[in-house]
Amino acid sequence: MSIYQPCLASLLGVAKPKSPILSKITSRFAQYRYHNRWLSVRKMATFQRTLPHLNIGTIGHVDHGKTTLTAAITKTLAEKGQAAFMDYNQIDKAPEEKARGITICTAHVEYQTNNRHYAHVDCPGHADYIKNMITGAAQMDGAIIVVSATDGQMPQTREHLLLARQVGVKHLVVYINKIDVIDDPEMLELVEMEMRDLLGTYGFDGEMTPIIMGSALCALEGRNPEMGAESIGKLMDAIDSHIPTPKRVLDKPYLMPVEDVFSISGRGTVATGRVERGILKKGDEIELIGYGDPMKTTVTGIEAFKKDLDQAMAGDNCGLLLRGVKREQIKRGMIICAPGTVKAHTKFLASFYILNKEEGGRRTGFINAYRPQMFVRTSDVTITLRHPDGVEDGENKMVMPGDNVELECELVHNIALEQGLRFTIREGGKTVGTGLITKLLD
Ligand SMILES: Nc1nc2c(ncn2[C@@H]2O[C@H](COP(=O)(O)OP(=O)(O)OP(=O)(O)O)[C@@H](O)[C@H]2O)c(=O)[nH]1
Ligand SMILES: [Mg+2]
Repeated sequence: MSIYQPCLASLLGVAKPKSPILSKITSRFAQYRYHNRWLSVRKMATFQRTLPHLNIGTIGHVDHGKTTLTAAITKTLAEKGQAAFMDYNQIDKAPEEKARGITICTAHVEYQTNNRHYAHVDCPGHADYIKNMITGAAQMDGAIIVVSATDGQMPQTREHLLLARQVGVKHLVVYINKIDVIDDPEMLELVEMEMRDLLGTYGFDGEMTPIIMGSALCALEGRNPEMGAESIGKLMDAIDSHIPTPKRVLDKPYLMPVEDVFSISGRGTVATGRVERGILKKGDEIELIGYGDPMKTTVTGIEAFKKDLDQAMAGDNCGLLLRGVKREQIKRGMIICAPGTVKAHTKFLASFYILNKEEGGRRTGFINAYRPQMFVRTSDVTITLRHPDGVEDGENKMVMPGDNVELECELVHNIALEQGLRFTIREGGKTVGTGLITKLLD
């Protein structure tokens, strides 16, 4: 259960203000709480549809400086009035996160440049939190991969690159961090060369990808501007110019994977997520798909970027207020879509790449009928993997790290799936492999 719920309930439910003004303030505040659950209550750069919107984020190995960089970006842009400064603790150590008992969640931050408006997710680097990294990265149109100049590339640098590619991130910008503690310029050259190589290995453009060197900590602490604030300026310019605004699919029926669910007493249930495709208008009928039979309802309110909106479109991070649906009836991993456009499935064929141990994968192979967890869009479900009929001695054949293999897959719950959809399989804190659905069977 979300910890925001009691807070919102007490604000809206228990108080039930009678004065219309008080009621308006209270409901604004509730929205504020709900949208800014990771943000400070400070002046924000307001979202304007006139600027194109992009979802980006920081990825990379544990402790390489992703959160410091996120804070440094908000600080540098805040000086131009383009963000609200969020210090390190506000991003990483929010009291909500502590109270939830989850040490690290992905954090959402918002800022803008002269060219674009950005929503930024700061992904955790620790191997145990790849699960969060996956759902965070699934929302990214581009990413900043942070590499510490002191360590160079590490296992999660590789794993994050692979996963970013897998979840459809095509464009990256590299930030080589912590150059304040490096005396030897050759060391920096080496890290840069190795990163260009690695980008190529994982299907990114190793030659053209901008690589910015700097120190997020210097920027955050306002010292050594040439490696501090100026490097952030260069980074933002590189992001603006190198990561294209994706063409949003607006002409297909609406689809939004549910990421989180809140219940706002007196108003109803809100499902949040990022709109994958289409346009949804207030009052539209929608269908909830996955984890059982489909369920129909109506959208009575849409909120995005701290505003009430009349419509939500592809690329938006938004909350949908749903009529007559109880909180317990909605789950992360379900899909909200235009009625009749998407079906839930349990059986399909998929092509896999099995990660090797240098990529954070298994050291050993696995046998037929192996049961890891499947992560697709925002859902997480147990899957059984088998060699398809016709594979010689399939019952006894092992699948090894580094293999490319086609397998038949069966899920314990039905979820919304489509041919061409990519997903990840994980077990015991490790990413085992990545897959692509080639044929739906059932
Ligand atoms: N010297 C130096 N230290 C830095 C710099 N950037 C970050 N650090 C330090 O590196 C440590 C890790 O930084 P974080 O920003 O928490 O790293 P992270 O990548 O977010 O780590 P996880 O979220 O745990 O994966 C902290 O102690 C930072 O102060 C830098 O530019 N120079
Ligand atoms: Mg961090």
